[in-house]
Amino acid sequence: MGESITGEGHVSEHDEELRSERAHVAGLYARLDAERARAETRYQRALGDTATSPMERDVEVRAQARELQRLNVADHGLCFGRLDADDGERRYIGRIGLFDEADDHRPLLLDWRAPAARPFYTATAAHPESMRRRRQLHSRGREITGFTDEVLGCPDGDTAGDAALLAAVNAPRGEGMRDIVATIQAEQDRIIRLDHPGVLVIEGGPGTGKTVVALHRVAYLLYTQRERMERSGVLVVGPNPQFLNHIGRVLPSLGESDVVFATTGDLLPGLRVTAEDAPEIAEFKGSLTILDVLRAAIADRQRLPEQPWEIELEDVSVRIDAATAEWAREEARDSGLPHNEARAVFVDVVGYVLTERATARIGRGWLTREDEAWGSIREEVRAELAEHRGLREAIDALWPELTPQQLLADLYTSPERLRAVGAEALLRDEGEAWTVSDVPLLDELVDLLGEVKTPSAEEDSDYAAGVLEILQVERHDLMDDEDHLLAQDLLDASDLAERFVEHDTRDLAERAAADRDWTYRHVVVDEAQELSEMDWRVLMRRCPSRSFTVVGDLAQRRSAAGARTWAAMLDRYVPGRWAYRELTVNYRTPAEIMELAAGLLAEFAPGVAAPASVRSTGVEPWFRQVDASEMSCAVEEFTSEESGCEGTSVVIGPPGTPGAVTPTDTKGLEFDAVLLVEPAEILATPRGAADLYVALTRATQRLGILHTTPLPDVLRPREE
Ligand SMILES: Nc1ncnc2c1ncn2[C@@H]1O[C@H](COP(=O)(O)OP(=O)(O)OP(=O)(O)O)[C@@H](O)[C@H]1O
Repeated sequence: MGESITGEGHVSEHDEELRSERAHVAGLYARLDAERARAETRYQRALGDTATSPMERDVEVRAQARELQRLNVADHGLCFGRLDADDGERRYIGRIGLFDEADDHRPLLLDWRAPAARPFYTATAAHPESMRRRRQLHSRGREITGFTDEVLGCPDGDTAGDAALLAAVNAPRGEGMRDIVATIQAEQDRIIRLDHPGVLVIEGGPGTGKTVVALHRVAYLLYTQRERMERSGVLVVGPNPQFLNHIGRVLPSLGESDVVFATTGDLLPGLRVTAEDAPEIAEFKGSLTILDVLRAAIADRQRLPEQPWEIELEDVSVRIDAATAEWAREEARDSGLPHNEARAVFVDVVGYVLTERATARIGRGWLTREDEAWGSIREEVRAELAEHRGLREAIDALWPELTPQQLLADLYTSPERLRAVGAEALLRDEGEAWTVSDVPLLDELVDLLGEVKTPSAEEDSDYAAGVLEILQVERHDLMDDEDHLLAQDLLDASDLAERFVEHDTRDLAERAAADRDWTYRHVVVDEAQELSEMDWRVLMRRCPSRSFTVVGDLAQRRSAAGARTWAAMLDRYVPGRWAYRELTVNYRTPAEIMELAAGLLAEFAPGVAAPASVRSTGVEPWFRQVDASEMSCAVEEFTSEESGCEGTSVVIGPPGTPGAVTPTDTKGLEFDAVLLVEPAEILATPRGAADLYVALTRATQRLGILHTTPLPDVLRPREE
């Protein structure tokens, strides 16, 4: 780096450069402020505009609000880099793009996502991409405090550029994850900008930046495909609310807000589910075999009467016998309609048979079908049946209207019903909470059951009309299952887009989150190794265009229903068409801690390479064995010591440890200091090795291990 001031009046080249950069960046801020003032004026004008139609006004207000939002995110760290090309051209790189309108829209600052900004992330000493220098600008607020240069184009050039990365990964953690636009690494940039419209799987060990890369990819896609993305938005699915909270600021800090964050337990609007099933139940509910159970459970509610069901009319009485119900049931099932909608067919057939029977009985001996009176008697019977309470009761018993919740609750609490569908293991007590594994089942049932339509009085009175037409005409060809999902959802997508343009003034995220039939333009799935086959079905329904960024690490899988291979989950939907990329450098955990975690990984997942840490801190993990009676004091000691340090800390322990959170609750999170309590106990739980691996890889600086029982072999400090 340059020299300091060496004498009266003599200023070093470095200081001269710094001064010039400060002046340049100050100019950019002035430009930003001017643009912001202009956007604010336009926004206010649009709000008060009475000359245009409300719709036009709404569009303009939204456009200006969006522009203001774009400009507001750049208040700090507006410009963080400079690229000098071989031909002398200088490009400044920043969080947003700024242009000089007076000079033919010459770029003053390049948005980090613009193609011309790319070499800032990818040029290397060996592959300089026609660049000769990369400069990282360091700032505090609006002030440039310094810079580091990296010389490109000569293989043993200066690699001081790493300083910015190391400063970023070493910095104490605060509230939530930060964006990394200033220090995106080349292997990450290649994934962020990957031109693959379908499913992309990003796999890497803990701390390799999978989450942060996926979020920057979303920001990139929103930038390059703004229009398409803005209409339908992006869904980000994460493992728990704490995690969603942790990552929730990254996209807004990049100016993006058309994003819905949800756990798999939130995917059905109206439900917020967090309870979990025992592993074997979760595995059963998560596998596709549960689809047969659901279909059988619905079929089981489509009954035949054990005894003929007597319907007393004014003049005669008629019966719904098993043969009639069976005919009606077959017709209804053959209609291919969802259960609740097929009920109309069932009603029509039963109504038709009863009408014919009653009319024949009334007319027996004095009327034939050819007589005119036959028709009018038939009409009277039909009208009487339409109002008949007893018939309604019979239909409700034989083909009841069902909601997903009702069907599933009735099933889970009835040993007979469960036995009938071969799912005795699912028995539970009445009133028990839904679990996260129930959500995809309930979602599936929304489609299998269809809407419950309370018939209006008018529909009700002529329910028997047109029986023959229905029997003859309404034959729905069943599409195969996947096509069925696709066609239906595409329809919803365009409907919803229309709705968005025309009336709804809620913002996109709000509308999307509240609408079960919303279809997203893109879906990010984090900790994707935990998702079951049934979870994937829900997500595929939410994104019929199959545009996914899937982030995970099979070695961290905890759920028994989760992915053993990516192909097993994805090939069904995008056979052979999903792309796979790996991240290999750990930006979170220092080498000293990672060594411990790598030992465990080698033991439980031989063949999986642990990611290499980007730095070492010289701080080894510490171990302390205490008596059970000393445990809480030792934990308190850690907590109070850490409260005096900058950054964040956490105590992780087996379920039930006072003052500690479980490894699962820390999935995807990170802390400056971690105290791990009773690792042997964690290891002994189901999928304990994966849990322990997660716990060991949460610290960015310090790890302490506190135990009363002997340490598991893999964690024993090696004898020197
Ligand atoms: N290029 C980078 N510059 C600065 N920080 C980075 C960079 N890449 C990753 N990081 C930081 O490394 C940490 C780990 O990233 P992230 O949480 O995305 O990893 P992960 O692979 O999702 O981990 P896990 O599997 O454990 O959840 C974060 O603090 C992130 O900001």
